[in-house]
Amino acid sequence: MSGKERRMQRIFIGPQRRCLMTPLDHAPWLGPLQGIHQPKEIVQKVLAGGTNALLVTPGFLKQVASLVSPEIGTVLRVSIVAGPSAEAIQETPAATLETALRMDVDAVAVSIFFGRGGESGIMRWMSELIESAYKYDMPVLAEMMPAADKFYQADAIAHVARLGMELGADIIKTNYCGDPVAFRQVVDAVRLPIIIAGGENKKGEDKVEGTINLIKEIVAGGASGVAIGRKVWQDDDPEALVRKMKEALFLE
Ligand SMILES: O=C[C@H](O)COP(=O)(O)O
Repeated sequence: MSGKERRMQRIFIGPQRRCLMTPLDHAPWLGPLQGIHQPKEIVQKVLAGGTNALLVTPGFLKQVASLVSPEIGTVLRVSIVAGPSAEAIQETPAATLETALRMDVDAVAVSIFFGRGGESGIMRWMSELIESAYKYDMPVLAEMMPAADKFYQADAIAHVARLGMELGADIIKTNYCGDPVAFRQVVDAVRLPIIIAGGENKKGEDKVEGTINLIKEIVAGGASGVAIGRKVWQDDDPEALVRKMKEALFLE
């Protein structure tokens, strides 16, 4: 089994090869909000709930490494959006592949936000990273986000996700279009494991029911997992919510 296969097996688990990922990488963008302000606390809670993979920055991982056992899939965000900077329309490289190897992570992640400008620069960084990662069997997760006015349109999601595949990524993280049948066009066009991004934690919605329904739908639509951050870490009981999400993701 290759190094890449071993790493992918930590991210996608069980006979269904699915992934319950908790992204805890929001602070560079949003600040140290309640829920992620204490890295160790939230990591303990989501791991206790049964999350099998974390998406974290290098500095965050340093803080929590002692809590993360070797079977947990660790995805390192190697570029970040700096919220306080008006120039930060795309991510800026923040860590090298050497750092990822030294930290013994299972994949590296880069995002591209289409429609904001600066796409060619970040695409160049992603391509260079894919080239280097290939030498070490390190999977690359490409977070491919459609332009804001097409954020949940199946054809726009299929286009950006396919672009990630064409660049050579191993895993795609993108949006769900809200309809499992329409989402099949994304899955059919990409043929890589697709992880669905969460989104804002809106006040007033029934988060537990909404999140569980989302998980059932994305499984029906052919996606391989979810990366739900704010809805989890802004919840009163992240551990319980993660436990319910895991049951739904691995139901069939
Ligand atoms: O990497 C960033 C996260 O995907 C954002 O997660 P969220 O939208 O569920 O908070």
